[in-house]
Amino acid sequence: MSVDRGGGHNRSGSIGRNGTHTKDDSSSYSSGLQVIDENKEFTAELPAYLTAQKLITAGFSYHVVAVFGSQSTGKSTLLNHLFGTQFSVMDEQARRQTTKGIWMSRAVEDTKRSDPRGMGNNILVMDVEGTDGRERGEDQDFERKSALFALATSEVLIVNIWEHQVGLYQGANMGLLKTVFEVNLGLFLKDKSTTHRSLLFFVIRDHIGHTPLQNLSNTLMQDLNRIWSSLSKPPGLEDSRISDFFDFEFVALPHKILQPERFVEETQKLQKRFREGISPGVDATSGSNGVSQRGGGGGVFLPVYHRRIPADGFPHYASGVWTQIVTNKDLDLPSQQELLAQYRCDEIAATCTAGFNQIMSPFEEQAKTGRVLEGLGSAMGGALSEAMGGFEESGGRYHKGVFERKREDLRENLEGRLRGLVVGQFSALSKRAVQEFTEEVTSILKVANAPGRSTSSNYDFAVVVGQTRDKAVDRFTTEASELRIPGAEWSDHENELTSLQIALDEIAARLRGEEMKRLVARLEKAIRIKLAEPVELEFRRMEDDSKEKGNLWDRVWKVWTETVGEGVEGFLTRAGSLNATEKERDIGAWKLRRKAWGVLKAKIEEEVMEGNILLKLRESFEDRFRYDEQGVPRVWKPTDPIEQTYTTAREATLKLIPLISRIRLSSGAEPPLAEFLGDPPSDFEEDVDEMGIAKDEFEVIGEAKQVDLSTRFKRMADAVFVEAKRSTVSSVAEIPIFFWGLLLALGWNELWAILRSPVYFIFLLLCGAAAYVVYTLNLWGPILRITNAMGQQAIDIGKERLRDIVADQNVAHPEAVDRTKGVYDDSGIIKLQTLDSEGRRRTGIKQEDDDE
Ligand SMILES: Nc1nc2c(ncn2[C@@H]2O[C@H](COP(=O)(O)OP(=O)(O)OP(=O)(O)O)[C@@H](O)[C@H]2O)c(=O)[nH]1
Repeated sequence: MSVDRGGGHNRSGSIGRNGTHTKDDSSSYSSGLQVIDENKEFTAELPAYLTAQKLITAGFSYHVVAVFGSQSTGKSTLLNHLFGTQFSVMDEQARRQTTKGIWMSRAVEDTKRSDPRGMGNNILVMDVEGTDGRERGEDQDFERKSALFALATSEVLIVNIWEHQVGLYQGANMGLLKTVFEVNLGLFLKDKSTTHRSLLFFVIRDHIGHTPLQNLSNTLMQDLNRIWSSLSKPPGLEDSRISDFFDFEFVALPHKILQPERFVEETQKLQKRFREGISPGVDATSGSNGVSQRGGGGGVFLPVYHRRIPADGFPHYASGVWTQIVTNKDLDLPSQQELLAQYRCDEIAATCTAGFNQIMSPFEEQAKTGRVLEGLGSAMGGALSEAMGGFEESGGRYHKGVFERKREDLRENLEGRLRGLVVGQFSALSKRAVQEFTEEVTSILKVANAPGRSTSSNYDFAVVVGQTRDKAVDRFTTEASELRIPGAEWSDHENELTSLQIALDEIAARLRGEEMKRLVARLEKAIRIKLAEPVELEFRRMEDDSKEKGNLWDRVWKVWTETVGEGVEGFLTRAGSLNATEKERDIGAWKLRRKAWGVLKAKIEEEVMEGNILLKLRESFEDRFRYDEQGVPRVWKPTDPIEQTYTTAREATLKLIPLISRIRLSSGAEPPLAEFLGDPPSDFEEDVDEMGIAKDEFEVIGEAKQVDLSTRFKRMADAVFVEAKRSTVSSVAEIPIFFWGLLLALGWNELWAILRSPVYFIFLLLCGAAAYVVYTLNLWGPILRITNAMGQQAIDIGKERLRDIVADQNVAHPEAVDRTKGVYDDSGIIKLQTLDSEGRRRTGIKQEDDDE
């Protein structure tokens, strides 16, 4: 068993020869990774291997090189020398196949060399199972497939031949190369414009030096050209030359066994060329004979050889290529690259979307509440740029067309989600702006309208609304601008801003309307309060009628118009500060005047309510009847013309009833209400008919009520008259003095008997003392009332008894008297002449008096 370069594994004991590795331990891949085993199975561990080798993130900064040649010709030995790999090398004693399938290993860093590009060891080296081995015998299937695989994935294909094989057909693998050239033509059939090339790097082993390298390379080139011309080329490529697809290089190495030092020396030179990449100034064009013009110097890997597969996509690409090859399908590399791009772009997009989700999902959850999402703008910007940036960085290395398509898909998908959030956020911001605006303006209005603040409170509604509106709009604009995504029209908030401004204006108009209504209501109340006293006063002196001041209604109208005029003036001043339109001001003023008329009507109705007006009429009557012209109360004497005074006073008072029954100025005309109110505004929101002037607008008391009022008043006046008359009668019915003399003369004996009898005298004294006590305690009133009540009770019982007796005897009362007949005289004055002579009349009059 031999170990090449002191560290290589022997064929039986090498780690990984059975294809099993620990994925995350790079040391376990010391012999590399068997990417395709002898059963043509592609490993699933390639991504793990590249990750362990820290190549997965290399992007395009890596190279792939494969070796190709007959079995046991020192391929693995060469690779190990060139790249520091530890591919297994055959035991010299056994001489049998060591490399089965295809192995891959990353070049080991050469610490002795400086590597300006930092990618000297970013080389994936593929050790391919040797061709022409006795183990596979006639079965050339695997060697064809592996050669094709190596060609499709590698930039440089090292063709390893011994010097003595040059000129041979099978020994120099010319048969296999023919197959390779053939399939290579097919690889890019679909994309003939491709500039893709490969380098066939011939390493001639055991070069003794007898035949110069130039001669050997000429021989090989002649053979290659001959093979090329004998190929059956697909349509369109009939005239193509081998140099259209391949570059060639020829290098000779000394005999490893016979000239070990020189062998090492030459391999080190070669190693340098592989490690250093391309030398400056060297272009990718090949010479006319297809041999690279780099000659023996310069780097090996030209950009044109690169398959443009990013390192992270390499495992998938290689696996896809192999699957195509194994299943004998046409291997179409461009479409393979597209497929890879699709696969990888999807994978990258999924990773980027996951990162995006991590940031945005919490916002999407919160958005369901419909509230404003704090920090949404910055989160959105960050999440989108991070996702798109990540995608562009990783996906941008893949097939351009696919990448761009996938990038648009990803952007569309992510922006679609953001769009939902942005629309929701716009709506939430707008809602909040409306709410805050309404609340703020309402609270300012509430403070301004607080009790105790006058209607001319020192605030300007228009200014308040303007400032609050600007504040709401500014906040909306600031926060909505944060949601702007460059290039996304839908994230523009202009439309939402316009809608918000319209909504705020509508709210301002509504609040102003409400404020105007409140103002009208406040002024209406103020007018009601202001009108109350003057109107009451005018009704107290309703009989006053002078030229200067006019009648009751002249004065009431004047008071009303003045008060309303002041109110309307106040309204117009306040409406100006509310920024109300002229129309709104007209409507408000008209409404205020109309409502003030209602206030006056209500006040008048209150004044003419039955009890009130009767009282006022009585007062007016009594003023005339009970007081003389100087205002001194009258004490009636029998000689006084009571009836005449009564008639005059009554008639004068009765005249007031028609006056107060209808609002009419002293001129006889109705007040100019219509002119005062003005024409109702044209498009008034309330029913103008309801608020318009009715036909009977000036009627205060209806006819039926007037009659009723007259009757009631007359009865009341009668009572006053009867009372006045009675006071005269009682003064007439005084006891004459002679009666007292007669009483003393006739009762002298009885008086003397009482004075002389101690019993009577003491009884008299007791009675006197009792009377004195009653007098001092002021108990006469209660005693008299009790006595009266008892007497009345006795009379009622007596009457009841009498009725029962009469009813029992079924006797009709023959002298039923019409209660009213004969009670009033022709002039309507109640008859009192039989008051003290005729018992029946007295009863009748008494009855009337009692009724009153
Ligand atoms: N004469 C000669 N022998 C060599 C040279 N290089 C390697 N060998 C020997 O050739 C034998 C085969 O070497 P490997 O490197 O295993 O050959 P291989 O082509 O990788 O073999 P397989 O992987 O089985 O196809 C070993 O015994 C090496 O020592 C060389 O340049 N000249």
